[in-house]
Amino acid sequence: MSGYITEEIPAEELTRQIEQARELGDSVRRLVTATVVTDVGEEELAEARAHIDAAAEILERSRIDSSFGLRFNSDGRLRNWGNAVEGIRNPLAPPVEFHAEADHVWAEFDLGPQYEGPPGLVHGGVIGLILDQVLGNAAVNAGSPGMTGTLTIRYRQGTALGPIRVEGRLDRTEGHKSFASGTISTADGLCAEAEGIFIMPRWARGLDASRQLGVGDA
Ligand SMILES: CCCCCCCCCCCCCC(=O)SCCNC(=O)CCNC(=O)[C@H](O)C(C)(C)COP(=O)(O)OP(=O)(O)OC[C@H]1O[C@@H](n2cnc3c(N)ncnc32)[C@H](O)[C@@H]1OP(=O)(O)O
Repeated sequence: MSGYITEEIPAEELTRQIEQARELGDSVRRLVTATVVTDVGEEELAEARAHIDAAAEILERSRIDSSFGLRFNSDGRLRNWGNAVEGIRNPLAPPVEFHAEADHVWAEFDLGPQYEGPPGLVHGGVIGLILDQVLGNAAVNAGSPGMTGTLTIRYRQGTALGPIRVEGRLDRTEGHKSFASGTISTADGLCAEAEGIFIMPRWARGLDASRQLGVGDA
């Protein structure tokens, strides 16, 4: 399966690259937020656009031919910088860092105005996006990774833009299927809950999840 890439980068160099990737992602995230809420006049809009286009041209001077994929290094560090939820260089991804505990994973982060659906509330699709990842990460954390087969979400109340907490856990496994569940909550309480079935596809069975798929304990 393409997109799973082994790259040997010396540890110190990789640390530096991770820092730079995070900084670039953070700068563009700031730009995305500013683009949604800016109230400047026509002249400043034109000035900002010129700078943005100039920055894009610099970045496009050298680029990879595909999406980023999942890259892993011999020191065990994985890079999924293009991931739509936790890719540090993907400005569409909220600034999220997942924490893995023995029996669950969690994260706390802010959802800005670019994630709006109903006024002042997080878009339902964004909630699905985040829950998919947190449940999938819970399955990975428990050593049973898989692709999302089914995801069921119950939206309990609107999720206000701003700080949220997400949690996910693996409930059980059955053969190639991992059953996970999780929640999104805010200061207002539980906002959405989900159950998901994550399945190890046929093509991946028999591969070492950490070495060949780049997930798990690597
Ligand atoms: C590569 C793995 C890990 C990589 C990801 C880690 C990233 C970390 C987190 C990422 C988070 C984000 C993650 C993403 O965004 S993943 C991206 C979104 N998901 C997809 O694109 C998945 C597309 N579908 C597929 O690839 C395959 O159809 C899957 C993988 C689902 C099945 O595969 P395959 O067709 O080869 O398997 P099988 O036919 O041998 O069936 C096996 C068993 O599963 C049962 N079944 C089948 N389909 C479904 C279904 N839809 N619901 C419930 N059950 C289903 C089936 O009855 C059988 O049961 P049983 O008869 O054994 O009882």
